[in-house]
Amino acid sequence: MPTGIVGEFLELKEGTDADVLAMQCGDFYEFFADDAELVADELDLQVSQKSSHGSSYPMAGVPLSELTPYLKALVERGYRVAVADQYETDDGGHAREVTRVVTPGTLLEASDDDARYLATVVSGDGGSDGSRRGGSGDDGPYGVAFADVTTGRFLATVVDDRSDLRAELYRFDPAEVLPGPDLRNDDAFLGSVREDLTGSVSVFDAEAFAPGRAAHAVREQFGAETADSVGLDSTPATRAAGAALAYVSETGAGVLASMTRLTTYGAADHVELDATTQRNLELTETMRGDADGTLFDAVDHTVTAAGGRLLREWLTRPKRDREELDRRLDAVESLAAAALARDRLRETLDDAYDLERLAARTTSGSAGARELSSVRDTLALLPALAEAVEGTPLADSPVAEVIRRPDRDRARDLHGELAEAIAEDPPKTKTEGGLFRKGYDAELDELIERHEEAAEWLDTLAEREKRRHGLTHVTVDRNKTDGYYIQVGKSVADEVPEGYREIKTLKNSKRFVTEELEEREREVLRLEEARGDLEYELFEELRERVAEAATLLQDVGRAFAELDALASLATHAAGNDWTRPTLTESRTLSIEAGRHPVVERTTDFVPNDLELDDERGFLIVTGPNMSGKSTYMRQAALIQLLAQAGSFVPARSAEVGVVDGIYTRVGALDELAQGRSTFMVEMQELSNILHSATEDSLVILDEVGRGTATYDGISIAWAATEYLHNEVRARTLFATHYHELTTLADHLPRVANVHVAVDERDGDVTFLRTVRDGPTNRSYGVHVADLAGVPEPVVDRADRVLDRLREEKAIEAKGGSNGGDGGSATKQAVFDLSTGSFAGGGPASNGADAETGSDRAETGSDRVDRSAGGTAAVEEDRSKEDRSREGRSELDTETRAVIEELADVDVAATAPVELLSRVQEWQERLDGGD
Ligand SMILES: Nc1ncnc2c1ncn2[C@@H]1O[C@H](COP(=O)(O)OP(=O)(O)OP(=O)(O)O)[C@@H](O)[C@H]1O
Repeated sequence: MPTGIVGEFLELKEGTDADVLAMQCGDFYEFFADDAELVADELDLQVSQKSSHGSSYPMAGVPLSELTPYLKALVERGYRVAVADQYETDDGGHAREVTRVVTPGTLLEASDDDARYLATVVSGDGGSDGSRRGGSGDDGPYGVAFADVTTGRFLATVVDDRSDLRAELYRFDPAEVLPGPDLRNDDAFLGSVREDLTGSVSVFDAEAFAPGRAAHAVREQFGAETADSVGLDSTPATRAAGAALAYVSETGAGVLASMTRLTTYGAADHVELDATTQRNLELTETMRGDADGTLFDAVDHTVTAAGGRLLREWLTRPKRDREELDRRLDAVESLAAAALARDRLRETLDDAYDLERLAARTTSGSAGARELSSVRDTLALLPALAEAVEGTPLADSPVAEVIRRPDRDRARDLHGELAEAIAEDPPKTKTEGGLFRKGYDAELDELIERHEEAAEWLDTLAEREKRRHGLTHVTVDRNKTDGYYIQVGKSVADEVPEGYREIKTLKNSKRFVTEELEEREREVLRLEEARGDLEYELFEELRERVAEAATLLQDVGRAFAELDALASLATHAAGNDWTRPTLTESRTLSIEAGRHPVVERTTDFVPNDLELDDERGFLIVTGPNMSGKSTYMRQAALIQLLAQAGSFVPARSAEVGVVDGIYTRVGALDELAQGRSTFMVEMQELSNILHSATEDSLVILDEVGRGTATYDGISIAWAATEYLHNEVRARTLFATHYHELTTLADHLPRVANVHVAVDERDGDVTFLRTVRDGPTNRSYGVHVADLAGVPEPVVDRADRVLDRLREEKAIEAKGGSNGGDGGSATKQAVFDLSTGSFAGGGPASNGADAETGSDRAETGSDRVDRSAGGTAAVEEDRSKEDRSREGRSELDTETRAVIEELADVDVAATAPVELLSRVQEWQERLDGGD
């Protein structure tokens, strides 16, 4: 083990679990050994070598004053960085100790405006048996806490199961996640964190998650009454909250004090939006991971960082509380109608600094005079905002209430105090002097006056000496080694008066001091020090007082953020012809001339109506590829979501019944990389919707079942439709290319068909983008293939195949080996629309075969030709074909048993997931009997 400074470094490093250590050595923070190489790689720092007892170690360093940007860069790259500061020991030597560990979730100096959360997660039942590991992931409950040290936001909740946990984490997108002891070895949990989030995972003392210790931490921080009054009575939420507080405290950045308020919330407060739906609807991130082209990007006109954060929160956490939503809508309506007042309000807000973040900086002690002057200038805007609203139509709107909400008397007092204290444009550092205004503190003023007098005496000394003694070439200056001195040119150095004492001879001059000069120098230094000390002391006192008002700052900051978010929504509504939705408790979503909020910005958009209610709760949306089905359905979901964020919506009019959740399943994302097949993901998402949606939910299904063989796909889509219609009764939009499904409207009372129309003339297809009642029977998939540049022979051939299929109006299974189109081995499997099941047979389908469904048992290896627009040509290989024929004449007992079970299944009454597993079981049994 090396000794000396490197030894000390390595020893300190060993005592911390941080990834990197920065150790103060005089005026530098140094990194040694592996850490030096790491920071050199990451931050482009120069590496030199440090010898220590015969060995040489890499070394890199940054000046003390420049540590912060390097720290930030390291932490934002996911490293946990320990900082060891140097202090003087009693015997005059130096020692060092780790004073803080900066981690992604506790970094105060964030470089962007986004919220930066630390998340803690615990499993509700303690989960100590380990049986859950890698399991299905539907257990629960879970306690979750989110802490943003940069703004002091602190939230805790309990979620029911894995899916809700995932949704919640996705929504907050934490920079750092601390799994409780019961989750840190849970592969499924860690896998989903890696998949969904960019933040890093840290391991923290298991003890901190223990119920007793966590509850104590919560009570210490917020007081026993607060913890009770906000309803933090659940153990998992308390455990998560307590552990978050302990972690923030242990990392030692002094930010714990900014956690002034605890917010708890329950599942009933917000619209359920699972992680998939948040992703599918591209609220804050497109499917490709961009910020451009998202809903937030489209509607964001905020002028402050805090306003942007709040608007993002509103969009990702839509509410169910109609009173709150109507309040927001009232505010947006009045702001949208009062253009002038709105502009004034926004211009005023434009000058606001980020008070929530400033509050955290004051409580952590890192705020300087600049920050306090920002607090002062921002507090001054509160009366300015009140004035901007006075006498305008906004005066009677909720906008005025938002301005009145913070304690304005206290804000005025604090502003007054800061205005009296802090210099108009104070310097950046606390040690430069000039922090305070004249008149703030008599003692300081006197010190400053005396200091300036003494300095003036020194400044004018050279002139006086020249005059008094007739000397030329005289200057007075100071430096570190000589202090103040009188410098006289060599030519006149012999003429200096008595009392000049020579201290140094230079090439062309000599330096002297006098007794008086030394006396004055001592005075100036004494005054300088006294002035610096007093300024620092006064500043700390003032900062403390501002820190005590952190809650007030957060209140004012929150009010400004809300005004900004509301004004942003109003600006967008007014500029884009959006309308106020009427929120109701009914099961209605009625939209007249609705548009897609993002697509309408770049396209000449064709508006469409939508009608969903108690009698017509399930729409099957058909139409050609590319016609606009997805856009139509997403636009419905986004209008619903915008309304429940308190926003106007892109429509001529809209009646929006409040929903408890929005669920979507749209085009499969490629998750093969995560080891799950596309179809498996599709089915998991479907399963989640069928389990979670209620009759108060909105469900959007885009082409469910297309990830598998057509027969399976239609069966699943069919069964899912029935289940959603009969059991769940959610408002549903279901786009499909399986035209067979459109007949469901004849069987199920609340199902209706709509289609996106096209105009077809002389073989040319024009997309009209208009949604009309009734089904369509064509997909124009071949036309789209043509548009996409598929070679002509393929398109022509596809057209001919399609024509033939249309003539036969059937799903056709072709014999494999002869490859012919309609050769002797061709049979047909016909989807029986009245029963929703398949019948198999030859060209002249025979009833007995239809009953047995024996063809079905063979479709495991189907290849599906999707170009045939909704019908499919299925090829099976010859050997299976033969076996099948033999099987039909002579069935073994197992096959017979399977067929009987199959015949007994009530498709309408069986959950699709169960259906799937039963089909699988039958297939296995049939395979076994082969
Ligand atoms: N109402 C509309 N007005 C103008 N353009 C529209 C409208 N609806 C959709 N579009 C445009 O049409 C294109 C295709 O839309 P969309 O993806 O919704 O079609 P689709 O029917 O779901 O296609 P597919 O079945 O192939 O998935 C999009 O680029 C979209 O911008």
